[in-house]
Amino acid sequence: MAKILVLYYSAYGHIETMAQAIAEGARGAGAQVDIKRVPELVPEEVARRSHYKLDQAAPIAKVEELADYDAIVIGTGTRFGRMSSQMANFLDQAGGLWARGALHGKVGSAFVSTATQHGGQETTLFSIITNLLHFGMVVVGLDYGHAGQMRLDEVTGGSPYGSTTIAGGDGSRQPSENELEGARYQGRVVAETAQRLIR
Ligand SMILES: Cc1cc2nc3c(=O)[nH]c(=O)nc-3n(C[C@H](O)[C@H](O)[C@H](O)COP(=O)(O)O)c2cc1C
Repeated sequence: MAKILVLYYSAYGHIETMAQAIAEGARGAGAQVDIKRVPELVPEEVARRSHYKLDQAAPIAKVEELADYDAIVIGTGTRFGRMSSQMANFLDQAGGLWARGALHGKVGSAFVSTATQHGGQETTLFSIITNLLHFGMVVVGLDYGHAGQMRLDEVTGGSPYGSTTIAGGDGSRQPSENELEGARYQGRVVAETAQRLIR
């Protein structure tokens, strides 16, 4: 059974919801899944003032744990078109794992959220995917088996590079059913791919 980590950073809860959908899809394919988040770096006072969602159930991940998984799916809200500093800070501590090749051949995958439709979904996905490739991971995107990414009848996230959601300028939009379906699909494909690659 493939062991999968869904690792995320979410200030306002959109990526937290997407992480749960990724996990649901992976579990449906028979994988054992942990959902964990990276530490917050913003001072608590600032986070409170900025209305961050502070009641997130997922435990905080430790960098060394990354080596324990067959697949790691990484999600974050965008910051100026690239991954959040919280996620980058966590990954920057994985130099030891990188040096040992501890993540070589494992499956890596990415999902993101932006405020606006064209606010950097693909560039943010690629900022994560770049990192995954440096770790020597095999990248799984969101193939067109999730046909919902081609919909034009409604505003929707989703791209071949990974599942996405659009939070809206004020954060009031929540992940749509189509976006959650994409996340579940991605979780399933990650699990199936990891299962095939287990050595
Ligand atoms: C410092 C900062 C920079 C941001 N930059 C962008 C951006 O470049 N494009 C965009 O669409 N949204 C941007 N956002 C909005 C966030 O991406 C949005 O709040 C996030 O995707 C919501 O996901 P979450 O609820 O999981 O935190 C930015 C937010 C902050 C705080």
